[in-house]
Amino acid sequence: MTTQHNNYEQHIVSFGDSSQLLLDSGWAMAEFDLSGNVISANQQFANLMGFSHAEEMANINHSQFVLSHGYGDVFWQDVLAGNITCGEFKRCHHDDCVVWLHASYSPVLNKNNELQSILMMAMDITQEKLMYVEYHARLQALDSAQGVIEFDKNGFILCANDNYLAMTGYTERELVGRHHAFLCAKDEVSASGYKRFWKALRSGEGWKGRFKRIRKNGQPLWIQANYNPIFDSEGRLCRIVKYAHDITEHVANEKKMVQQRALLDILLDAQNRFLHDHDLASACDHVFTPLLNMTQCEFGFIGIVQDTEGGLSLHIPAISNISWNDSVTQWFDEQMRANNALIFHRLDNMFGQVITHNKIICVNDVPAFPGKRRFPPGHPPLHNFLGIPIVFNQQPVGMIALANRPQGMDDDLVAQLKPIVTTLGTLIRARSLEDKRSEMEDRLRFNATHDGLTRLPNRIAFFESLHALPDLNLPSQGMSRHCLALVDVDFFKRINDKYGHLAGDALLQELARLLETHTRGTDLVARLGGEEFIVLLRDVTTRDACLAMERLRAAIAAYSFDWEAVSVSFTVSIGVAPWQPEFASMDDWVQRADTNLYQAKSAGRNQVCGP
Ligand SMILES: Nc1nc2c(ncn2[C@@H]2O[C@H](COP(=O)(O)OP(=O)(O)OP(=O)(O)O)[C@@H](O)[C@H]2O)c(=O)[nH]1
Repeated sequence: MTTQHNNYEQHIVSFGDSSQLLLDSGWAMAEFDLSGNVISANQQFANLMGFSHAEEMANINHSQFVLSHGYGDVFWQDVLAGNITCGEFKRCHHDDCVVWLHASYSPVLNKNNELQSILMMAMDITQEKLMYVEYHARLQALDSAQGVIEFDKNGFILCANDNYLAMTGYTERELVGRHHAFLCAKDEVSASGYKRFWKALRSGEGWKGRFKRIRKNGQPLWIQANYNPIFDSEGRLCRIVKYAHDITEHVANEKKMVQQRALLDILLDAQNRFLHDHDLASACDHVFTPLLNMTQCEFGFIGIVQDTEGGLSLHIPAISNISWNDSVTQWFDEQMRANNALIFHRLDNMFGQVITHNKIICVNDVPAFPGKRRFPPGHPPLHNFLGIPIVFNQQPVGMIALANRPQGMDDDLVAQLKPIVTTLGTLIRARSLEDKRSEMEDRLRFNATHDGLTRLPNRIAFFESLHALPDLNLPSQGMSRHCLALVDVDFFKRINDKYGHLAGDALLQELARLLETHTRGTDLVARLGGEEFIVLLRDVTTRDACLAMERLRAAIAAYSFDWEAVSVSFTVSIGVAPWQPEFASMDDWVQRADTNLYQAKSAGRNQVCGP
């Protein structure tokens, strides 16, 4: 550093005393003659321009340091005209690279006030300049890729770039002077968060995030934005620059994905429930609440078409809360008690058309819809309605009804609900097939275990029940309280012969009903074959069993039925046998009852014989 000072001191004489002050300033300095040749330079300037020693710079013309010679001439003319020229200059380094100088060129006058030389004082600003250029390039890149809008510190719009205008659909004239709130949804502006947001910005805090704005056409605009406070040279907030990126499509896709995932969960849950308990109503009920939430509808139901003799009706296993007054609540409770569902018998209204016409009904102005019937008193007003038929093999098997969606009903919603409609169609169809299959299975099982004529359990079913008695192998703990009674029609052959086989059949049916009527619900009555019936009397003493059978016998003897205008009466003989621990099998038990029956027959019939 001393060397620099010394070098400079050699030439300072010609600058005059005032130049002395600049010695320690750290500035690069050079003095040029009026032709632009270096008279002298300090070491800082030599370093700056890529020379090892300041002396090497002597007589180098200023134009050598200038990249554009044309510009250099004009510039030098200006300097020679005696003007102090200040500014940022792009200069050429000894190695041909660029050096940026913040410099001033000042005329040095002699004692006669004539221009003697030019003194240049310069500072290296190459780093700052390159950073600025890069920063500027970045800003420009940002500006061309993003929407940029500037606000004053109170939130009033100062300007907006083309991207921002394209995003919002406004012209710059429509925006400038408006407050930021102009671009926001009303509910956001009135929320306390909005005030906090501006308070933070005004206090110089930056703010970034995802924001919902409203386009000129009223459609939502989602932006990812950075609000950057800009300060003046004295550190005061002067404006806020916002960089925004339109992410509306991304948000919509995100929303769709979330909805689809939610929908998938609903469907899987409904399917699982249905597969688990085959309960269609419960599956519909589980679909319904999330469906209502997902669509943001106020009311709705899922209905299943029932084709009965009275015509088509809608069974509603799932419906939104309809307790809008006491009488409706009472009606609803009564319906649920009676049918376990609401049933709409009349399908001549707006809902019904979905089924009767097998078409989607989408109404965004319900009061003006011609097909609507008057709603029951107290029914909340419906603004919009969407009814989608649930179809299987092109036939309506049910419907989804939704009403009062704040944003209205549209095709997008219909498309969104398609998977749910298809799944419910499959479930309803599966339920109906399952109903038919299990009905058939029940019928087959019944036929295999019941007597076709009397519809009483048959021999096989009866013996299965006997073997299933829980305490069979523990006779001392209660089996003695079970009794068997064999009931056989007396002279049945004669009845057949006298009135015909069909009359005999009718008698057997009458007897079956009498046996059921005169035994307890816990007893088991079966037809063993021919005119022979058997009763298992559970938890009864032998005496009580005999008394019960005696009452039965007497009731039968007193009974008659009409067959082709003739009154037919008949009697039975009954053999009663309690369980005995010595019985090796159920057959032994039945055999003992048979023996007692034989005794009743032998003793004259129409009587009960016990042990
Ligand atoms: N109508 C009708 N007759 C049946 C049925 N099964 C068996 N029979 C008849 O029942 C009669 C039984 O006759 P029997 O075994 O001689 O007994 P019964 O005439 O009742 O005489 P007892 O038992 O000794 O009092 C036969 O004529 C069978 O054909 C049936 O399902 N329907």
